[in-house]
Amino acid sequence: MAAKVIDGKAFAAKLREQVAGHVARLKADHGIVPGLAVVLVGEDPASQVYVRSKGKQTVEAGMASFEHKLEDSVSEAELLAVVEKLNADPEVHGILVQLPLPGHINSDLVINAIDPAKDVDGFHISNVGLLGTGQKSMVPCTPLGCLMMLREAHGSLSGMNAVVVGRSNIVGKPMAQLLLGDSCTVTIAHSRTKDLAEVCRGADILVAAVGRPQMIPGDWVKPGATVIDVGINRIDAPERGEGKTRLVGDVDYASCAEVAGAITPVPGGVGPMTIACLLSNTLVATCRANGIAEPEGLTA
Ligand SMILES: NC(=O)C1=CN([C@@H]2O[C@H](COP(=O)(O)OP(=O)(O)OC[C@H]3O[C@@H](n4cnc5c(N)ncnc54)[C@H](OP(=O)(O)O)[C@@H]3O)[C@@H](O)[C@H]2O)C=CC1
Ligand SMILES: Nc1nc(=O)c2c([nH]1)NC[C@@H]1CN(c3ccc(C(=O)N[C@@H](CCC(=O)O)C(=O)O)cc3)C=[N+]21
Repeated sequence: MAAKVIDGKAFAAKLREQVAGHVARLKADHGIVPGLAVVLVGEDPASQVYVRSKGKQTVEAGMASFEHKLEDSVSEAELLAVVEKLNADPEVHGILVQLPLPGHINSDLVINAIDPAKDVDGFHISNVGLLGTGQKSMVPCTPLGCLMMLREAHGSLSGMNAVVVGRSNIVGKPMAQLLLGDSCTVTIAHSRTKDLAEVCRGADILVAAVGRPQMIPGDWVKPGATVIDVGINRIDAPERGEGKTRLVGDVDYASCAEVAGAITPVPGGVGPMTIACLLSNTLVATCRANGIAEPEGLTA
């Protein structure tokens, strides 16, 4: 049986449209324009692509987009000064510092310098703590996008066995928190997990956030399970011509799609939802900063 393909691109377009509607109302009723600032350090071409498409979609949603490109050699103090300036800027409601940062910069220090109310990535320790204790917080965009797709596919997730492969602070851990919040029985697997194949086979919901191209084969997937592929890996694609590349996820799509009940593709799955959730978080941050009731259904 072939899996149902979860269309993240279409879901994200719907979510962005919803956000744009709320943004228009904020402008009309309160004269407020949500603003998102993105800080990019260095010249990594893949990162520049994300920053560009984020900027474009921000403007399309009716928000203000601010971009700060800094040299690879920027000092930690200079970067912290940029963050401080954005914290104090009333036109900026959301701040995203693109990760990873160059090795000479302490990422934790920079992330924790962001005003938690403007931390639309949800990476600040106080947002992490709020999420972990089930309190209102800013929720990391990638896991939030995954949760939205899972809820759409299943309605209630209560009692399902969820396996998250990967334990990073930006994807794996917050994903596990959100699934636990929806009453899944959650297992977090990582590079030291024993018999990963068998652990994965127990999953009704399998989330792959590993960073290894096509690592998870179809015979690790329980028949009928829902597979969420967070991985974004660029691999050589000589079949498309010399020097060509293509994007693949952390699961082997062809074999997993034969066994799974539903699966997200790469591209067109989790990635577009991440950006849509970033816009949604910026809207939510703007509402909270101005004491305006936030729209329902946009947070976890
Ligand atoms: N779609 C989107 O919007 C986004 C996509 N991504 C993509 O998601 C993927 C994961 O990103 P991120 O969480 O930042 O990555 P990290 O490199 O920070 O974390 C990877 C995790 O995978 C685990 N891992 C590595 N190798 C294995 C293995 N052989 N078996 C089991 N576990 C393993 C690591 O374990 P250990 O801790 O033991 O080292 C680690 O916990 C990447 O492909 C990234 O590009 C990331 C962010 C957003
Ligand atoms: N502070 C911070 N927050 C992040 O959320 C963050 C980050 N740093 N660093 C990098 C990762 C990666 N990430 C992606 C977002 C969207 C797509 C996306 O939209 N991908 C498209 C394809 C894009 C293409 O074709 O290149 C898709 O999957 O369909 C991918 C990757 C956010 N990240």
